[in-house]
Amino acid sequence: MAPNITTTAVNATAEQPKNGGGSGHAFVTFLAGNGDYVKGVVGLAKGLRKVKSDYPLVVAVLHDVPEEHRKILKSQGCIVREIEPVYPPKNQTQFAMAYYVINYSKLRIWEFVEYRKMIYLDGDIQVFENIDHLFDLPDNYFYAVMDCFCEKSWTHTPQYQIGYCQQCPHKVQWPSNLGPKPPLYFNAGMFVYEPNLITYHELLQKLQVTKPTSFAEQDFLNMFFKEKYKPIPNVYNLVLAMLWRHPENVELEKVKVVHYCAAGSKPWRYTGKEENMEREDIKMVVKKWWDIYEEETLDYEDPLSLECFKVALKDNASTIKFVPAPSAA
Ligand SMILES: O=c1ccn([C@@H]2O[C@H](COP(=O)(O)OP(=O)(O)O[C@H]3O[C@H](CO)[C@H](O)[C@H](O)[C@H]3O)[C@@H](O)[C@H]2O)c(=O)[nH]1
Ligand SMILES: O[C@H]1[C@H](O)[C@@H](O)[C@H](O)[C@@H](O)[C@H]1O
Repeated sequence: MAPNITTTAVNATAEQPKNGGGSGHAFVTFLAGNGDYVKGVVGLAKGLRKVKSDYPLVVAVLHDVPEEHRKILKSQGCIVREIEPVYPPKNQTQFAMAYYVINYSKLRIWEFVEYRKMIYLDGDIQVFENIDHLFDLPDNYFYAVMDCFCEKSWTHTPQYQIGYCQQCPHKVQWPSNLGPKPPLYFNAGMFVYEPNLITYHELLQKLQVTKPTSFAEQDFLNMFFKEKYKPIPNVYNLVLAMLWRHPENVELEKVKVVHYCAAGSKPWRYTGKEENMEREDIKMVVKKWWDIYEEETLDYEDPLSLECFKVALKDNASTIKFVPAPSAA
C-alpha cells in the first residue's frame, strides 16, 4: 500500500500564536568548517527572502566556522548560534561520506527552545516557493520527505543490492527472507520539528548507545523518530536523483524546495562533468540557484541601520535648513 503522505496544511491546527515578532517559528540550518558551504547558506538566506518568508534563518555553527564567514551570514540577516560538536561513540563505521560524522552535531538544534517550531534545511538546499505554511502542521510529529535508495551512496545497503526503493515499492518487492520490510525512511536534509529539551537529552543519550551507521545522523533520526514520522510530498525536498531515478514521481514545475545533494550538483561547485550533471533539468535548477545567489536586491538590509540612516538624513536636513548660506562675496 502506498504510504499516507501528509498533504501539508490540510491538517493544519488552529492559528498558532506568533510570539516575538513571529519568532516562535524559524528556519534553521547547520554550518561546519571553513569551506564553501557558507555560500550555500547565503544562497538559502537570499532564497527565503525572495519568497518573502516571515521567519528568520538561524545558522547553527560549529567552532571551526571562521569569524569572516559568521560576519557574512550576519550581514545577510542570519541569526548565528554557535553549537558544540556532537560525536557518536567510537567505531569503525565507514560513513557514506567521511565528513558525515560532523552532521551528528545537528542534534543540537533540539536545544533551540526559544522557538516553538522550526524547519531544518541543509545548506545545500534552496527554497523557490514560500513554505511558511508548514509551520501550521500539527505538533508532535516529525515531518520530512521520503528518500530514494537508488544512488551509489546506498551500495552498502540490502535495499540497493536487491534494487528495492520505497519510491516504487512494487517494482521490486521486499523479500520475506530479509525480514520485515524496513520502515519508511526520510532524507534528513529538510524536516519540520519542535525543539524540546526532553527530546534533546533523549537524543544525546540514545546516540551514545547506538552504533554509528553510514548515513550518520540521518539514519539515527530515522530510527529515533520512526513512530512520529509523517511523510510530506517531495515538492518540499526534491532530492535531485529523483529526476532520473523516479521521474514519474516528480512534477518539477510544482517543486518548492530543491536539495542539491546528488554528486556534482552543489551549485557553487558545479562543473557539469559528473554523471547526470549535463541534464537540462539539472542545468536549469543550478542556474536558478545562481540567479538568487547573485541577485543584489536580495541582499539583506538591516531595518535598524535603514532607520538610523533615515533619522540621520532627517537630522541633517533640519541642520542644513538652519545653516546660514555662505555669503557669495
Ligand atoms: O563541510 C561541510 C559539510 C556539510 N555541512 C553541512 O551539513 C549539511 C549536510 O551535508 P551535505 O549536504 O554534504 O550532505 P548530503 O546532502 O549529501 O547528505 C544527507 O545525508 C547526511 C548524512 O549525514 C545528512 O543527513 C544530510 O542532511 C542529508 O541531506 C550541509 O548541507 C551543510 O549544511 C557543512 O556545513 N560543512
Ligand atoms: O539521503 C541520501 C543523501 O542525501 C545522499 O547525499 C545522496 O547521495 C543519497 O542519494 C540520498 O539518498
